[in-house]
Amino acid sequence: MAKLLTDRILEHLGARGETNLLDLADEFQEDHQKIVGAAKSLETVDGLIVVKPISKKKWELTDEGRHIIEHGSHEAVVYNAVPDEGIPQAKLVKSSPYAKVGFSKAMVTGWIELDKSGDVPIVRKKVPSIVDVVQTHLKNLSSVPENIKAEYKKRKLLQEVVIKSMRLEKGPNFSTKIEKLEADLTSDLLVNGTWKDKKFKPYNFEALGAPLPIGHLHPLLKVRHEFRKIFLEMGFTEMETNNYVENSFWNFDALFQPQQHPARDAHDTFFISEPRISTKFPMEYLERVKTVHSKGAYGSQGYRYDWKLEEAQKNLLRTHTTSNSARMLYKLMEKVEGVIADYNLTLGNLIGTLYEFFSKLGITQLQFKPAYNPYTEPSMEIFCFHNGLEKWIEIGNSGMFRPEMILPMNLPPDVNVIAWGLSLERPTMIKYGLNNIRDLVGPKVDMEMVHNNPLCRLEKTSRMTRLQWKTRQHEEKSVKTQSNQETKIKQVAEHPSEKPKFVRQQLVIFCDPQYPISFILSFIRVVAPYFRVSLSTHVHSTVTNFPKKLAGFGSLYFSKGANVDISFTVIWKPIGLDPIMVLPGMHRILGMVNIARYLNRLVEQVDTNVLKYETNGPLYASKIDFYLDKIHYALHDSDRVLPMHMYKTSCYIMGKDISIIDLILENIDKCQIREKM
Ligand SMILES: N[C@@H](Cc1ccccc1)C(=O)O
Repeated sequence: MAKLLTDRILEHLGARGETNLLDLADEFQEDHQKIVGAAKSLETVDGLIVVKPISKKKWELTDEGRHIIEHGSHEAVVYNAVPDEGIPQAKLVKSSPYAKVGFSKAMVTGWIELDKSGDVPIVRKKVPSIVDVVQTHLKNLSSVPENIKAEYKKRKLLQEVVIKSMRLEKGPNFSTKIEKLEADLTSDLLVNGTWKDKKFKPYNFEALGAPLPIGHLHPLLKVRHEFRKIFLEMGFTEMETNNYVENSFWNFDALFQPQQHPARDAHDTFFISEPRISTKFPMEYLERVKTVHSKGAYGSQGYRYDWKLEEAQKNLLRTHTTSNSARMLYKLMEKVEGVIADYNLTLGNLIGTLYEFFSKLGITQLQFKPAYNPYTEPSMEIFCFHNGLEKWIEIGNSGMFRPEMILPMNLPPDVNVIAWGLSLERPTMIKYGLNNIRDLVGPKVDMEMVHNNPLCRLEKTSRMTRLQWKTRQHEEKSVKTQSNQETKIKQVAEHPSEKPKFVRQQLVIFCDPQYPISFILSFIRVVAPYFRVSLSTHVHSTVTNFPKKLAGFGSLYFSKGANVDISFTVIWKPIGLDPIMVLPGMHRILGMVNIARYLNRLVEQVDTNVLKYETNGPLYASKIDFYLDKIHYALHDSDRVLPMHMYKTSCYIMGKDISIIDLILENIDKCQIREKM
């Protein structure tokens, strides 16, 4: 059947020169979708036809419109229901489904009149006969002028739908007969010599490989990986959060959450029966926590209740990871996930950090709403605009830890702590264009979606504007295409990002002269044709033995001109293996690998020809990430070495293009870190 259809289309095209599939569907009396399928299969034959997408508006009857075609317009039905002697109004309006509308229309048109002289209002015919124009119009839409159709649209008798279709033209190799191309050079073709006359199908190098029958990562895992990378890139280090059982002291008391707080009731928290209690606490700190709760301290009047150790001892299933933040803070780590402790931090630092994090995810529409947590003041819920749902949704909670919480830990009084907790599911929904969380977690998750969804590279720059999104959703609805998750996911993933404007970068790198960050020089060498880069170096006063060989480090790129795109200032300072890159503002990036990742993303935002990373597609980027992680671990863990093929390769590690990995490996050789491994 399909073959026959393709032949018919070709014949038609041969005779007419061009055609559109909507007309063709009418002419052939075939389903439009079938014709589209046949045209698509013809499109695959090289140069046979040219296909152009078109969209056409079409008027369609609504259910009410169809009712009129069958029974007559509402006003005509009402008119016909009025007997010559008249009928009580109350009875008339019950006589048919649309009688109320019909009654007022018939009154306005002057077909009927209302006689109120008697006890009950009586409806009588005002004209001897009528012509039901509305019904005639709806029966033959093509002859109805547009302004009247618009009128019927207002009356909800007609609706306008957009139909997407295609226009066909002859291609350069047009013919009404399709010669079947050979897909394979078989031994038969060779033996009988017919290969000489056959035409062969060209190789399709764009074809996607068959999906492997292997496990696939769920979108949440991919987004979690992305979150982790961004925080690492921003200079954070990870804390362990694998203690799912916690005691009430760290989960609540340390966070200045009073013992009567409703969240501590048995119906809000799962308490553990075995072992029921914890016994080891840092006692001095515990005493200070007790004091601030029961009597007040550090300028706070506290809650003034009888604080009980037994309540703090109760074990529970951890209700949030903020308990881990409290434990880490107590150990006075400088930076931990979700928490930054530093001198004189402000709410501005918190907002700035969150903006930076989310903008790296491609989420730039954020709002903050005042909230309440027992352990933070001020507190802010974080909202983000969901294009699909067309509303702001909460994606996290944050705040500045209260002095009553941090001062008992003996942190200096001018140290402030900003902290946040983020949802993973909601940003994932935004990224994947999902409107229902049940599509992502729970029993209704479609395994096909997990299988088919793109590797998650959250868009770094612009996202679809609200208007673009709306137009797309609208088109989707009117075209009535099936809207399963897969198409939605593809649409979001395929949406091209716009290039951002490059903002001049002033980057300061603190680096130990023992472990010189030589890869920066290779990086500059490679990007120099595309960006204006300068470098200057300084030796910090704490360096006692400055190696002579570093004296001329980067001298090739010393420049006095201020007009550069990227300026590096390297400060030699004994800080150990991991260099620290400081960005304008408070952000720091720790470690050579993370610095390299940042720089690669930076240049790629502007010029995608140099040092390909994410532009070459998700698989390529993941492979680079894989090598970056390997290098990071090899640098930090004396037991691990780089796999041999990573530095024994004769060409570039990623194949035909030079990548950031090559630049790093070149320099790992130079500074001989590898020998230390
Ligand atoms: N504990 C909060 C998150 C949070 C962390 C730190 C500060 C403020 C809020 C929650 O689970 O929602």
